[in-house]
Order: sequence, then C-alpha cells, then structure tokens
Amino acid sequence: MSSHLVDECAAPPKNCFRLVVLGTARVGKTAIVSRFLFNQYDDQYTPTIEDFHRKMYRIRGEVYRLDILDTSGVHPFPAMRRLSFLTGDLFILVYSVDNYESYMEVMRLREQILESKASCKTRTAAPPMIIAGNKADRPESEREVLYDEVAKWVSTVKKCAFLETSAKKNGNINELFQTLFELAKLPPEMSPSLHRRVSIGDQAWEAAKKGISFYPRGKQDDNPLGVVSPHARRPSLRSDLIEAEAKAEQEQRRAEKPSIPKISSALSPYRSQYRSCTWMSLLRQAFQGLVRPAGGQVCRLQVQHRCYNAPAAGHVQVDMNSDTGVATVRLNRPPVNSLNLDVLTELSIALEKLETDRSCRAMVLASAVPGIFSAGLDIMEMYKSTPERCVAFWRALQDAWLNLYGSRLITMAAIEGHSPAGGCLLAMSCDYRVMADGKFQIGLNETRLGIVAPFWFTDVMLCTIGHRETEKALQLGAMYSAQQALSIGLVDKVVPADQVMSTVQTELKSWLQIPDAARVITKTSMRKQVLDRLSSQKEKDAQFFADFILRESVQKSLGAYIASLQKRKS
Ligand SMILES: CCC/C=C/C(=O)SCCNC(=O)CCNC(=O)[C@H](O)C(C)(C)COP(=O)([O-])OP(=O)([O-])OC[C@H]1O[C@@H](n2cnc3c(N)ncnc32)[C@H](O)[C@@H]1OP(=O)([O-])[O-]
Repeated sequence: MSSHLVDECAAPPKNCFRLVVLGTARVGKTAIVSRFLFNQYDDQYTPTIEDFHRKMYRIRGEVYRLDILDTSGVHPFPAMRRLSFLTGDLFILVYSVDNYESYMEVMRLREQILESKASCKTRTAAPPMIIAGNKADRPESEREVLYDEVAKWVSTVKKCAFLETSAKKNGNINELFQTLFELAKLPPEMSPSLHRRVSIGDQAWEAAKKGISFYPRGKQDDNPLGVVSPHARRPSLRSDLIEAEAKAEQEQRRAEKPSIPKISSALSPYRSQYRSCTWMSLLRQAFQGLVRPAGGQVCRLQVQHRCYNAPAAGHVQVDMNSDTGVATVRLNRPPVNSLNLDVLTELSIALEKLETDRSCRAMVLASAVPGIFSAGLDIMEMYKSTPERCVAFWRALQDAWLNLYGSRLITMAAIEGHSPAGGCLLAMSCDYRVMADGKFQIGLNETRLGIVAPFWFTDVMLCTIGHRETEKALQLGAMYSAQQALSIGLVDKVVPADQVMSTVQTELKSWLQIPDAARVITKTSMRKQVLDRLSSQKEKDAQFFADFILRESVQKSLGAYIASLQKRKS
C-alpha cells in the first residue's frame, strides 16, 4: 500500500477532524495555514479557490488526522461554502485589523455557520471557533478594528475565542491553534510547538504509525509527531455530504445516548423492503428518515468510516469532453431523480465548477435514470420538515437555479423521460430542450399538490411559453405530452427516445459556431431581469417558502399527494 493510503487509513474516525478557515479575500487565511503547516510565509498574494491539506499526528500512541480546508475569500461558489460550513468540526474566522468590513464578514460568517449546522435534520451544537485578527503587525495608524471591540463581542458568544495574529511575523500563530485545539478538546500536542515535525517516510513516523518504538530498546518513543501529507486530495463532495450527515448523527447520538445498531444490522431490515435501492441510496434515504424497518422503530445508522473515502457514483455525474468543450451533467438519484438538499448542493457545485472552467463552452443537462428527467423537488424535503431545513433546502434550490439560468454556457436539456415541476423548471432554464416522444410528460403541476409555483418558476415559464399559456398551465397544474409541449413551445424538438442525445449534439454544433462573447451578452441581457428579481429577495423568498410549506393545510395536501403516489404505485 502506498504511504498516503496508509496515512488515510490510520486514524480512527473519532480522531479525524476538519478545520475550516474562512474570511474575506486578502486577510491572510492561506498565510496562517502556511505558517501552521510549514512555518513559511509568502509575501505574494494568490487568490485561493479552495485548498485542502492533511496533517497526521502520532500522539500518546494514537493516530490523529486533521484536514484543513482553506476557503476562497471571494465567494462565487455559495454551495461549496455552505458545504464547508456543514462539514467543518472547528473553524478559524480571519479578519484583517486594517479592514473593518472583513471583521463584519467574520460576524456574518459565524451566524451562517450556526444557521447551517442548525439546518441539519440532526441538529449539531455550536462548533468551536476562533477569531483571528490578522495583520496585527500593521502600523496603528492603519488599524480599523479595535482589539477591545472584538474581545467584547467574543466574550458574549459561546465556544469562541479571539487572538490577534501576524502570519507575516509569526505572531501568535502557535497560540491561535493551541487555543482552538483546547476549545475543541483536541490534544494540545497538535499545536505546532508541541510536536516534532517529520516527513512521510521518516523512520520515526513509519515506526510510530505501526505503534512500535523507533528508538533502541529501553528508550521510550513518546514524542508526539506530526506529518503533512504530501498527497492529500480533497475527498469527493459526495464523501463530504456523507461525512457531514455521519457527524451530525454521531453528535446527536452523543447527546441522546440511545442504543445504536451497527450499520450492517441496521440496514438488514431495510434491505428486504427496498430491494431495488443501491446501498448508497438506501443510506441516503435512511439519513433523511424516509426508510423505516418493518417494525416501525427508526434505527440510527452508525456509519463506519470506510465509506468516507469510498469512491461513490454521486447524485450528479459530470462528464467533460475537453475536445469539444461540452460537459454532460447527469442527474443520478434513482428511482426518480427527485431533488433533495444533497442533489441540489451537488448540482450547484457542479455548475459552479463548469462556470469557472474556461475550457467548457456548453453543458447538456440529462439524466442517468432511464425514463425520468427529474420528478421535481423531493416532496419528502417539504413534508414534516423543520423551518431550518426548509430554508436550507430552498436556498440550495435557489442557488442551483441561479447558476443554471444565469450560466454563461450554452445549456441544453436532454429530456429522456418525465419532467414534472422542479424537473420542468430545470429544463426550462436551459437554452434549448429536446424531449423524447412517447408516454413522458412535462409541466409545472404544483397546484395539483395543493402548492403554488413560486414567482420565479412562473417568470421562467412566462419567458418560455408566454402569458396566456402560462396562465392556463399553472392554474391547471397541466402536464403535457412531448407533442403538446412542442405545440406550446415548452420544448424545442421532439424525437424518439433513442435519438434525444444525438439530436442535442447536432443542435449544439450550430450554437457552438456563434462567438461566445456576443451570445453570452445577449443571453445575460435577456435573463437579467428575472435573475435579479430572485437575487434581490432570496432570503425573503426562502422564509416565505418555509412558512408556506409548513402550514397545516399545505402539509395536509402534501400528505394526501404522497399517499396518492404510493397508491398509484401499488
Ligand atoms: C413551492 C414548491 C414548488 C414545488 C416544486 C416541485 O417540484 S414539487 C414535486 C412535484 N413532483 C411530482 O408531482 C412528481 C410526482 N411523481 C410522479 O408523478 C411519478 O413518480 C413520475 C411520473 C415522475 C415517475 O413515475 P414512475 O412510475 O416511474 O415512478 P413512481 O411513481 O412509482 O415513483 C417511484 C418512487 O418515487 C417516489 N417519488 C416520485 N416522485 C417523487 C418526488 N417528487 N419526491 C419524492 N419522492 C417521489 C414515489 O413516491 C415512489 O416511492 P416509493 O413508493 O417507491 O417509496
């Protein structure tokens, strides 16, 4: 086994932690991380998109793992940011003493982290955080943030500490980490000054990992060791999501101390009921509390850490063809590609990444599940949920939609199956739609569920099929066959199911001949108004959704609709 694999396997789950470093651009986040890991300082400023580091420790006979996520200060990637909030165990929030706005951002960040943690179905407690007032070496005349002001604020918040630091002069960096590790109840030896830095391959480290003494007989090898993994790769986003849920479960278990069956025994009652599900989807559903074993008692799943780095298919598969500059993004959440918080987060991240990939010019949105484009929003996210989860879910949908509708890329929907509600929204948000002929249906059917299509769903439909057709379509919650959809302009082309992809590829050729700049400006100017209408009231819209969907009457309608779906199936 190669050395980096050994590193990853060596620490037991209880000894694995993720530290997330956040703050606005140019406050010195990367410099602090670099001091901590390598005791180096680089005067050059290079903006960070997201860096991942891993440090392994051998302390008092145990192996520990600290993953560090050094995040982007500008945030063109809201979904990635939210994921970092969810997956972090401990946080360093950095501001610069010469920039008051950066301090304001730290206060906002703290709120957002707490909000994200509270939005988990299994709520997690406030994580340990430390506020770093960096660039403390700057002349007093340049100072905009007073030490006393921050100290006073921090004294009023729980599990939070504060220090002024200078990454440039190595001022208080060791103390920063030491204080944070103390707050998080991690071994103090994880701080830079309390362990010996070695490298992978170093005999002392190799011996320590195996739990044997490197020193001659009689001499104890108790010195704590720390090694930065040179091969660290950021775990997949899907692993992150699983990890976040597992941690939340763990935390809740700690608070409640119920007796918990191990995963194998916990899953066996589900297996017989849900034979068609993959292990991964079973796990997902179990996390969401959708699957109950026959006896009705809800089992908590103890997720063994093996799955953390396990390669998983992912709910959103991206296949980038660098020769053509065309990416194919496939939704992959059997049985019907319903869009839950995880799928939407993964979709947002995938879109954000493609948007920043200069080699990508076009994207085809499709499905990996036969006969389905997407069944729309996951109804279970809206049924018997909590206000926090509803808000988080809605924000994820808003972000995914803003990324898709506002994309600079040529976007084409390959609709090879049913596409109701949220599925129809995704399709309508693309530049061009090719749909499979036959039994499949498309439309915004919200009124049939007793709910109202949000204003931005309506806006997109208005832009697609005009006022009169939208009025009819929305009031009736109409679902159209491919031919009917073609006749009202809801889709652009209808072909036999096995020709959808090839038709999209052919159509793309003419779109790709248009110079990007002119096309993008035209697209942006036509979509701006609709995008701005949501962007300017995202929070209000999310709150409205949560209040609306949790109304008793709406919950009753949703309950009846779920029952009708199940009845139809049986
Ligand atoms: C303000 C809010 C705006 C709302 C926007 C929306 O998008 S609202 C969304 C509006 N969306 C709709 O109204 C679409 C409703 N769905 C359908 O009409 C059909 O499923 C289909 C035509 C998409 C596929 O038919 P098919 O014969 O291939 O499949 P099947 O019917 O046998 O279903 C298989 C399993 O999936 C389950 N499930 C299905 N959809 C959802 C869902 N959205 N979520 C969760 N679960 C869903 C279904 O219960 C069944 O579960 P079971 O019993 O195995 O535990």
